Amino acid sequence: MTELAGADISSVPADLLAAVRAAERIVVFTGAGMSAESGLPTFRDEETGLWSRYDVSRLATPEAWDADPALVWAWYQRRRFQLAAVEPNPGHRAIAALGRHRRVDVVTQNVDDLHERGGSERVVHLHGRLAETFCDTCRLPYPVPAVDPQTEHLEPERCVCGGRIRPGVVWFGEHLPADEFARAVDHAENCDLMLVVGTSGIVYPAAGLPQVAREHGATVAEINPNRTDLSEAADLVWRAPASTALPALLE
Ligand SMILES: CC(C)NC(=O)[C@H](Cc1c[nH]c2ccccc12)NC(=O)[C@H](CCCC/N=C(/NCCC(=O)O)S[C@H]1O[C@H](COP(=O)(O)OP(=O)(O)OC[C@H]2O[C@@H](n3cnc4c(N)ncnc43)[C@H](O)[C@@H]2O)[C@@H](O)[C@H]1O)NC(=O)OCc1ccccc1
Repeated sequence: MTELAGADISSVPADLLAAVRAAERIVVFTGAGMSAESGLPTFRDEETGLWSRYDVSRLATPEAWDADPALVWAWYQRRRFQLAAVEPNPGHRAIAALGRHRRVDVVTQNVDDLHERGGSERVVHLHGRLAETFCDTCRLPYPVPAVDPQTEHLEPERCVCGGRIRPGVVWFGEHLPADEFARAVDHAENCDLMLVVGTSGIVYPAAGLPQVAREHGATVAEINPNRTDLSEAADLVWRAPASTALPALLE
């Protein structure tokens, strides 16, 4: 792992720029840090992180849904409203621009739609989308209700089959959507360069994708102001925030 010294914003690490320029097929693997500068909280940030304010086991697991669906539903509605109030940042837009001159596939753990709103057309959502809901019994898809939950609890609506309408996200202990995960593995196995942006690399099986790319000969470059569990396995590391680092790669 080469920590690119003096990698201040103004100077794009030459190795990384060379890798981007040489790549014909790039995968951009992202986590919550990608959307942090758009104003969405990350998960593990001590102060602002979602998991430092909410108990994940009471909100993002099938058990939590069975125990208190109104608490879980209200939480996801609040996150939807928060998402509607923010915009893609220059990092999201730079990824879309990168994809104009070669093949770029975005593989994201994020349930927000900021990559698409930033102009990216090829996006794999490993952990689902806030913009989707479906019946927890017959899996019939439903439009997302525009109810702004003023309270801690909001009863989810019912499906014609009697089931409850649940958020279209992957909860802890749930399998990832097989087709999305298979596409992500295929992209990782066939790319020249994987940019790992804004993820702590703790949640599996997603966090195993950079290793898949490396084992198939790709260069793995981490863009993250902080050290992560993936830093050691990265060929190049740029300690920089996404919304300034990614546009600099377009030079
Ligand atoms: C916690 C972890 C140890 N647990 C898991 O990984 C579990 C269990 C597990 C499976 N395999 C394992 C192997 C080992 C250990 C555990 C497991 N995995 C699962 O349950 C998965 C499902 C996981 C998906 C869960 N759903 C999410 N999200 C949707 C919901 C929702 O959003 O509410 S995960 C959610 O958390 C994760 C958060 O991580 P990050 O995105 O990386 O965010 P984080 O805050 O941690 O880090 C932010 C980073 O950004 C950086 N940053 C900050 N600002 C910036 C900036 N400006 N620019 C750049 N970077 C920045 C920071 O420095 C930091 O590094 C994301 O994946 C996100 O999607 N399913 C499953 O394996 O199914 C099969 C199965 C089935 C039954 C039984 C066993 C196995």
